[in-house]
Amino acid sequence: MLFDDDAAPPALVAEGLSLWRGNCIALNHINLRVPVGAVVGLVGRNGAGKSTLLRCLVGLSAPDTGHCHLLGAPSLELPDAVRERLGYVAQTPDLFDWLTAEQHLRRFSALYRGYDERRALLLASQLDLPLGVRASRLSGGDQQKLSVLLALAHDPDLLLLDEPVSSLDPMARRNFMRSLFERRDAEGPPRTVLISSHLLTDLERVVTHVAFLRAGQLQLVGEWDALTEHVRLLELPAGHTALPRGAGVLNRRELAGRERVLFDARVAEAPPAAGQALGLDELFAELNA
Ligand SMILES: Nc1ncnc2c1ncn2[C@@H]1O[C@H](COP(=O)(O)OP(=O)(O)OP(=O)(O)O)[C@@H](O)[C@H]1O
Repeated sequence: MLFDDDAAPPALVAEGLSLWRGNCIALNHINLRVPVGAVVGLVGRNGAGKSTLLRCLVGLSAPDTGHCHLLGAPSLELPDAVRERLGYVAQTPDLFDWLTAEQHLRRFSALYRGYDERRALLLASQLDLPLGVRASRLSGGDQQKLSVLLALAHDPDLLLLDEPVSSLDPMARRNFMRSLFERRDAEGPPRTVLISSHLLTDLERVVTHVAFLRAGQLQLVGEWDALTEHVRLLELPAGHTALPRGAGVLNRRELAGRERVLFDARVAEAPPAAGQALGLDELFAELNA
């Protein structure tokens, strides 16, 4: 599934991406194309394949089939010029236990040309990060803040974030979500973000697009505004004949003697204006029921 057919080169492309873990297929023929400036929420149940997909995209895992490109370069051979424009936060913070938060920031400043110390310190203070404490002594949430800060401080064009806010308190989450969009040069190109999270209410506030992953397959992908407008839930009495299984019917299930049909009104043969619109958490629940 592709997000757009714009002529502009996408920030991120995955084509025919599959990856096996033993007998289990972790990614099953993923096709994804993310335009510059999109903020994409990657959602799915535990084990759906979100981390595996992000690891393939940044070149940390090699797929069995298919390929991916970030900012025009193949993920498995990213040149330094592209690496400098990327930020990645792994699900488990990858820090040096013996260095303080401040020492981490200094080390990273030597690695990235676009590193902005003033911005890093400002963000550290917004996130209330204790700079003088060694990584091994930071709380889980503060370790996560430091990882996020290290990914943001060089003002990357493309950010890939694997559950970056799961341990953050609500204040820190709000500040972090805001900082996702702040760029040094307000006139420059917007940042592209792919963010996996189970915190759907936070995600819903910031995303332009959503990609639903289930058992390694992309189930539903699109602009969030269009999905909220067109993907609808219809509750019908059991035994009804409306909306036969077919094009545009995304899921159907029985609950308390009634049938719940999730459908895409752009494709399904549904009565006009039928069904109710869903928020992200409700849509997630229906798709995964
Ligand atoms: N190192 C590994 N060895 C074997 N199987 C693995 C490994 N890592 C992940 N898997 C399997 O690959 C599948 C996808 O896992 P992945 O971690 O990508 O899911 P996820 O969507 O990120 O889950 P979560 O929301 O729990 O973080 C799962 O079935 C998982 O058990």
